[in-house]
Amino acid sequence: MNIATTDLTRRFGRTTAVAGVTLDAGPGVLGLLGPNGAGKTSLLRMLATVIPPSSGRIRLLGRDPGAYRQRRQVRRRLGYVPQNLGFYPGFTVVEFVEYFALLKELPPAQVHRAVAAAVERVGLGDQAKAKLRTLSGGMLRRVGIAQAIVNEPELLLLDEPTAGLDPAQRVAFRSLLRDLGRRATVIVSTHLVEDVGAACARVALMDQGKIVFHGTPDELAARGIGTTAVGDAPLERGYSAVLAAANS
Ligand SMILES: Nc1ncnc2c1ncn2[C@@H]1O[C@H](COP(=O)(O)OP(=O)(O)OP(=O)(O)O)[C@@H](O)[C@H]1O
Repeated sequence: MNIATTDLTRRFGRTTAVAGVTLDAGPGVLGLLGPNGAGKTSLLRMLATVIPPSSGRIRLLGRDPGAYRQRRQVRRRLGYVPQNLGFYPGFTVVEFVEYFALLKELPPAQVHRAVAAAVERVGLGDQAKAKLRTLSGGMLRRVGIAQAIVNEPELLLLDEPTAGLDPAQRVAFRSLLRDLGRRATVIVSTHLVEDVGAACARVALMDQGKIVFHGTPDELAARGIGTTAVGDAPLERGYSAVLAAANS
């Protein structure tokens, strides 16, 4: 398993953001759904080795991210798109992605080609030399995705990557996700249930720090059948039904 957590917990003062998550994930795309404040970002940040857990066990790519050398090995093979990635406005698209390639310790001889491929893959080939300050919000999101995939990560974590993308870009991005999921373990948090239906083989639903559902999109949709759950589509009704049951 590329990700294996046992009873993973993260507290911020008196708030328990993640309350005992046990999750295994191999290659493929896993959609992470849940209402605001459910703990999705906190879980992704722990999996991205950005914050340590308060308690519980976590193994990434067979390694222990709590140990310095192993954490460094994991980071080389990891891609992470945080909710709010800071951009250097004076950098060009290529310079920014290259910066991350170097941070991820890509062999120098591979950097040029890897950066060009990542920029092309997110559809920014024509903007490669544009300064970041001149790009739209949706284009910046795509730059954020390019930096995450520049090292062809085996573990890719994306926090609401489709927010701000126009419909055509969203469709293109879902196809990129499916492609990446063929060899990598991809976890994508989203509020767009359509993302899950279109791109994810599996889905986990978080509520109040816990995973209250883990299965296929069809299984989630089935949870809404025969209930009074609200939603415009089967997946939305399944989502509402699981949340209602978790809170009853
Ligand atoms: N750095 C922090 N300091 C204090 N509290 C935090 C911190 N980060 C998260 N929290 C709290 O932890 C809980 C879970 O937040 P988190 O951002 O993980 O949820 P989320 O599911 O990603 O929400 P959203 O869908 O709104 O992005 C919330 O109650 C939040 O206020």
